[in-house]
Amino acid sequence: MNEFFNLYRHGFIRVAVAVPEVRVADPAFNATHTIQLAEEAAAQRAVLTLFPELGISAYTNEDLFHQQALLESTEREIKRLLRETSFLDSILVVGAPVLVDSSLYNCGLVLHRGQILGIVPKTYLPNYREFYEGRHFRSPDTTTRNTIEYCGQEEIPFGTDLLFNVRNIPNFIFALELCEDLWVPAPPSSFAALAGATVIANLTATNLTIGKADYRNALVSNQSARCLCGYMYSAAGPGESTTDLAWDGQALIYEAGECLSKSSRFDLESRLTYSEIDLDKLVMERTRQNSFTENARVLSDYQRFRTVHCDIQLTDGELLLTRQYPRFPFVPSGEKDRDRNCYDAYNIQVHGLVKRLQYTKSETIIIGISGGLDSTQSLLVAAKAADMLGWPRERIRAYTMPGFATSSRTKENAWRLIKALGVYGEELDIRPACNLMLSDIGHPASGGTGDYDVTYENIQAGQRTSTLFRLANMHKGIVLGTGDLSELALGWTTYGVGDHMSHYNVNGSVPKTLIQYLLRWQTVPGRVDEDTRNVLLDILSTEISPELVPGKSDADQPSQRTEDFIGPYELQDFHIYYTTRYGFRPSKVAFLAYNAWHNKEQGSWPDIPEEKRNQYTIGEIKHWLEIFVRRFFARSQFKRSVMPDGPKVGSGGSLSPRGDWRAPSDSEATPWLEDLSRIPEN
Ligand SMILES: Nc1ncnc2c1ncn2[C@@H]1O[C@H](COP(=O)(O)OP(=O)(O)OC[C@H]2O[C@@H]([n+]3cccc(C(=O)O)c3)[C@H](O)[C@@H]2O)[C@@H](O)[C@H]1O
Ligand SMILES: Nc1ncnc2c1ncn2[C@@H]1O[C@H](COP(=O)(O)OP(=O)(O)OP(=O)(O)O)[C@@H](O)[C@H]1O
Ligand SMILES: NC(=O)CC[C@H](N)C(=O)O
Repeated sequence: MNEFFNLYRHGFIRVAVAVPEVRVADPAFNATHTIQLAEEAAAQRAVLTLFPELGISAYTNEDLFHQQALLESTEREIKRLLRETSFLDSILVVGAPVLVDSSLYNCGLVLHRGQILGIVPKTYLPNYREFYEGRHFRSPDTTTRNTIEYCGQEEIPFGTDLLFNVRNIPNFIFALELCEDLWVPAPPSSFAALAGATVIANLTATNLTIGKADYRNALVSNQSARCLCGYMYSAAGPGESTTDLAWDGQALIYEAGECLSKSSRFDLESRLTYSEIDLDKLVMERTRQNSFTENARVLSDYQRFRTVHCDIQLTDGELLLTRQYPRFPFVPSGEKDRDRNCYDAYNIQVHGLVKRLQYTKSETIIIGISGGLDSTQSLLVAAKAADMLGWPRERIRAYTMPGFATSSRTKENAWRLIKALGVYGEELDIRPACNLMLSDIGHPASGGTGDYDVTYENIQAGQRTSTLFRLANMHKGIVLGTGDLSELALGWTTYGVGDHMSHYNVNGSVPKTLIQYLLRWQTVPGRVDEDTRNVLLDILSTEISPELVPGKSDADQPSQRTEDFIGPYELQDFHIYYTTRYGFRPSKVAFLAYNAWHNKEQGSWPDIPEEKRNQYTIGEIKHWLEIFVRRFFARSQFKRSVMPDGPKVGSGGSLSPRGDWRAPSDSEATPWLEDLSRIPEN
C-alpha cells in the first residue's frame, strides 16, 4: 500500500526548472553545470527539467553566434551532455543555437537517455529595442526540413509542430516555446495545448527592467489559465553578459493560472525550482469546459502537430507533494485574499437577497434564529440587505423557537444577537405543537419513552419551518433560509417541511468553514459594535449541533455533536471541494487531504487559534471520506434537486440543480466506494 503515498499514482508529475550559472561563449562550462543540475533534478525524481534559452552557449553572444568555433563547441558539449546524462530518468530541455544548412536557429532540444527526441526552433524572433535576434537567427519557415541531423544523430524531428508524449504517464504530453513566443497575441503554446499538450516548457532569456517581473508573471499565469495547462518558465540569469542589460534569472511553475512555485531572483549561483503539476486536474478542467474544445474546432491550425513518443522509468516508493494544498480550500489563508473574499461573499449574499425582496415586494423577512452559525450568518446578511433598502431593522422578524433539546447557551445567544442587531424578536415554544404531532401519529416518545429517533428530530425541524412559512403569509414576507453547502452535500437537513426549505436561501453555496470564517471576519474590531462582536465570538465557540435530542440540561455545550455523526466539517469541506469542483476520485481526494492535513505544524493556517488546529491520519481521512461518499452520492441528492433559490457564492461551486450540480436522485455510490478501498487504513 506504500504506493498510495506516491504522487505519480495520483495524476501528478514532479517537474524542475533550472536557472544555471553560465559563462558567455563557454559551452564546456555551461554543459558541466547543466549536467550537475540535471543529476540533482533526477535524484529528486523530477521527470522533466527545463533550462533557459540558448543556455549551452549563453544568450548574450550577439555576433559571436556567427563564429564557427562557438557553434562547433556547442554541438560537442551537447554530445557530452547526452553521454553523461544517458542514465538519468528525467527528460531534459536545453537551449542552443543549431545550424541547419546555412541558417541558424534559436532552439529548444529535448534530450532523454542519450537521444535527442526533437528540436523546436523559436517562432517569433524579437528584433526591436534591445533585441537583435533577427540579425543572428532565422525564422523556422525558412526551411522545409522536418528532420535534421545533429550531434551525429540522424532523422531528429525538427519543427514548431512537435508534441512529446510520455506514454507511460497518463496525460503527460508537453510542448516547447521560446521566450518571445509567449509575448505575441496568439502564442504557439495555445495551439499546442489545443492539440493536446498538458504542459508547456518555455526556454527564456529576458533581461530585467523595473516592473517587468510582474508583467512576465502575469503572462505566464494568464497563458496557463487560458490553455488549462502546466507552464514551466526558465529565464536566463547569473553569468549572462551585462554589457548593456541585466538578467535576474527566474524560474516559474504555474498550473491553470495558479502559481505553484517561483524562484528567488538575482541569485549568483545555479538554482533548481520544483513543483508538482496535477495532470488529472487539467484534463478534468478541459473535459468540463466545453469552450476549450470549441476553440480547437474553430482554430484548425492545431491539427498540424506531430507527436514524438517516449517512455520514462518511474521509481516506486513514498513520494509526497512539495506543493502546499490549503487545508481550507474555501478560505484563503492570506489576509489580503481573505478580506477580498469575505467582502465579495457578503455582497453576493446581500445583493441576491435585495433583488428577491424588491421583486416580491416583501414587507418583512422571516427567519428562525437558533444561536448557531448558519442562522447567525443569514441574519447578518438580512440586516445588511435591510440597511441597503432603507428598511427599519424591525422589518426583519427573528423567531427563536426552543424545542426539546435547546440549550440555555444557544437560546441566550439567539436573544443577544436579536437585540444587538436591533431586529424584531419573538420566542415561540414549539414543544406543545411537537407533542401534539407525536401523539397524533402515535410516536412512542409522546408517552415519554425517550425514543429519540429521526422522526422525533424531524418533527421539531418541521414544526419550526411550518411556523415560519405561516408567519411569512401573515406578515407579507419571505422565509430566509439558513442551510449551508456542507449540510446540503451531506444531506444533513430535514427534507421539505424542515430546515431544508425556505423562500430564498443565501447560504446554500457557502460551506460551513467559510460561514465560520465570515463570522470571525466580522469580529475584527471596528467591523461591528461591541455587543454583536461578543455574541459572535460566543457563537463561534459553541459546539455545532442540531439540538434535536435532549441531553444533560445544565451542560454548557449542546449535547448532540454534529461532527461526531457526519465528520469534522473542515475535512468534509475539503472532500466536497475536490469531489465536486474537479471530479477527483476518492483515493486522490484522500491523498490531497493527507498532504494538507496530516501534520498541523506544516503549511500555513488562516487565522485559527492554536488549540483549534487539528491533524488527521490517513485512517481517519478514509473513515470520514467514506461517510461523505455514501451520504453525497447515494443518499442526499433528492434534497439538492429541490433546493430553494439562492446565489452562487464561491468558485468552489454551488450544489443547485439550476447551477453547478445536476445529478440523479437515485444513483449508486459503487464506483466511489470501489476506489475508496485503495486507500490504506494506516
Ligand atoms: N432519493 C430519494 N428520493 C425521494 N425521497 C427519498 C429519497 N431518499 C430518501 N427519501 C425519503 O426522505 C426521507 C428522509 O429524509 P429526511 O426526512 O430529511 O430525514 P433524514 O435525512 O433521515 O434525517 C434528517 C437528518 O438531518 C439532521 N438535521 C436535521 C435538521 C437540521 C440539522 C442541522 O444540524 O442543521 C440536521 C437530523 O439530525 C437527521 O439526522 C425519508 O422519508 C425517505 O424515505
Ligand atoms: N431553537 C431554534 N429557534 C429558531 N430556529 C431554529 C432553532 N433551531 C433551529 N432553528 C432553525 O433551523 C435551522 C437549522 O438548525 P441548525 O441547528 O441545524 O442550524 P444553525 O444552528 O443555524 O447552525 P448550525 O448548523 O451551524 O448549528 C437554523 O438555522 C434555524 O433557522
Ligand atoms: N528572449 C526573448 O525572446 C525576449 C523577448 C521578450 N519580449 C522579453 O523582453 O523578455
